[in-house]
Amino acid sequence: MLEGVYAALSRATAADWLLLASGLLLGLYLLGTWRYDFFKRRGVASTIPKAPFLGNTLKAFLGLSPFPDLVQDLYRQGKGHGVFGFFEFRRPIFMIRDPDLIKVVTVKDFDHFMNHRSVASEKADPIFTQNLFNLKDQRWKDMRTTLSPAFTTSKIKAMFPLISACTAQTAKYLHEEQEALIKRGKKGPLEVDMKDLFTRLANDVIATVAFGVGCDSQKDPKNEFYFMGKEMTTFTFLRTMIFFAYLVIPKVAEALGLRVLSERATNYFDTLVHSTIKERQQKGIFRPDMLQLLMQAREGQLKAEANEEHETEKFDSKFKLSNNDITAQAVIFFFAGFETVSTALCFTAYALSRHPDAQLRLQKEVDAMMKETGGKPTYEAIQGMKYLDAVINEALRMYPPVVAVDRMCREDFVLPPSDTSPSVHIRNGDITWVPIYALHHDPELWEEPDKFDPERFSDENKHRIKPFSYAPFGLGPRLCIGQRFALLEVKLALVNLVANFDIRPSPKTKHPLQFEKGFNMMIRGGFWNQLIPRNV
Ligand code: HEM
Repeated sequence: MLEGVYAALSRATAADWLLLASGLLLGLYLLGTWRYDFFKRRGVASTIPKAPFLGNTLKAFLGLSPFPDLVQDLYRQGKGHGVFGFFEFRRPIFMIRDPDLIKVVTVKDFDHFMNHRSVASEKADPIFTQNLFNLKDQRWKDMRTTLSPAFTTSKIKAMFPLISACTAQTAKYLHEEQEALIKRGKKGPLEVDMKDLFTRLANDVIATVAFGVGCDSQKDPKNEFYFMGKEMTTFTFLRTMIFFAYLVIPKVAEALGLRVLSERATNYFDTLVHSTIKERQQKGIFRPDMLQLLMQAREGQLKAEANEEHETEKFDSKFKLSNNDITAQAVIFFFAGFETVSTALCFTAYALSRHPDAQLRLQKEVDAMMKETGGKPTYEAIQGMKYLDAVINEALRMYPPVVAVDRMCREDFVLPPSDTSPSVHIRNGDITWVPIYALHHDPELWEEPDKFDPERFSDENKHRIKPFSYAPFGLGPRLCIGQRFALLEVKLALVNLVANFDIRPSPKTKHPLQFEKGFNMMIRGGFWNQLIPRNV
């Protein structure tokens, strides 16, 4: 048979080769475009990618366009449609634009849209796939129910001194840097790379709270924990490509056993958690941190206090954690809470530096609170600061660290008709998106969306915000479990900063800001500010 093929090939003329090549090209073209009529068949408005295979998001993957800009562009193309389709390579994505429909997907019919899609292999990356973010179905429900009591008000309040110690450490470091500058005879304000500063702070907070490890990364930036954390969370080119492979060709990526997490860093955190647990058990050490709460959860002893909110208590869990589960959760707390918190802080500092009126008003509120508490902020005092809350909410609106979240459909579903779209059939395995960044900048939902105006979140105005149009921490039962913890950390860090320094714009940071190309919520030129000590 093969001989026949060889003989035919040897007799082929140039015209035959041309025909074959054209046939192959046509085949490839059809393969790369046949799904592009997907939304037309489902009766959903959509954008059609310009080239086969590549879809609409390639530019962000190749680092040629900032992800928030890309999401906003797709959202704008869908103007007037409650649901709008686009393609991630050949994969169709339903962008849910109408806040009423977002409510259906994330809350009302949550059971149909409970999971995120998979971005790693269970075999190659057990630590990454066994964490709360990546778990699915009943396993996720059990884990969420088990972990929720660790994030109630009373537990977070107990962690307040640990977080507070880290934020005070940062303020002390900045003062020392300022003094060193004066000693060196240098005039002018302290120029600070805020991303670097807040990354170290967020690292130290998670280290102490989730892993029970104390470190001072401001003074000792080469400490092992910081180094390994960076290795774990930095998206190198290779890791982006692996991630990319799981999105585009998940079965192939899984069969190849591609790892998303660095093996060295995973082993480091695994050993750290196991040895800390052993030491605490042997020596009877108790520390008010998440690791301790996870250990309690392992014994089935972690409960919410009476009268405490426990958003997933309707799920019934008889599930106990293993040591490996504990490592997986501690690692996701690091992953989910390290970059997001430092990004939120960078943008808030940037916004305050550009709005001296808002900064002054915040400083007045901070000064009054400091006076009342004798310079030692308490949990209650921080939570009572309304303007601080409004400033952070507004910064999270303008610059949400998470640009979009996905929900995968797990059972065929008909999205009901709304003012902006007919009913839509969504099938098992289809992916929907909530375009957080674009919603936060939609002029039909927010007056002057590009203006920094904390007053939107004041007691008088916040009732005007359309439900499900503001979602920096996601929505529904799957929303960020660390929300309260993150807000407390951001608040404490900001209070320490503006109590001690005036934040001024730096010539190194471009204004108006432009997002960095790619997936990270970064800005071109980096986050630089000048810090000037206050004389209060
Ligand atoms: C400003 C800081 C933060 C922001 C903006 C943020 C945002 C988010 C968002 C948008 C999600 C997805 C929610 C959804 O799908 O609806 C999420 C999930 C999650 N976040 Fe956060 N987060 C922050 C800080 C933290 C911190 C400090 C922790 C841990 C201590 C944390 C732990 C998690 C976990 C474990 C999940 C997965 C929850 C689940 O699937 O059940 N996050 N976060």
